[in-house]
Amino acid sequence: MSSTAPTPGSSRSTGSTPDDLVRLRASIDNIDAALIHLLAERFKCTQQVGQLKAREGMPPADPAREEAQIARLRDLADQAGLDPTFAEKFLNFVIAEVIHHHEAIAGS
Ligand SMILES: C=C(O[C@@H]1C=C(C(=O)O)C=C[C@H]1O)C(=O)O
Repeated sequence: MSSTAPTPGSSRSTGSTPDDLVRLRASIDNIDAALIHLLAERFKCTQQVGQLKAREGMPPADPAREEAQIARLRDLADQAGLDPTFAEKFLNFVIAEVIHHHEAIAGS
């Protein structure tokens, strides 16, 4: 049996996409845009660090600093209700890219 009556608790104004899904996806798009802008700002800082390190003859990676950052971000993630293991993986992914940049700056 087919029905055109709306499902209780859901409303649709855009084709067959529920309003709640449209609204949630708009929030996701805004958050993704903010993440990209924040990452771009972070990379601007780390590029400056790479230039400073190359000038001063310092190595691209600083494992002690990374260890402290991971501990701090795991704590922050826990407080924010985000999986600390995911936060650590994400930071390691970003730091690996930063170290590539620093190696490229040092070798240029
Ligand atoms: C940016 C630095 O260089 C590297 C990259 C880091 C980062 O992206 O946070 C942290 C430590 C270093 O391995 C730094 O030493 O502060």
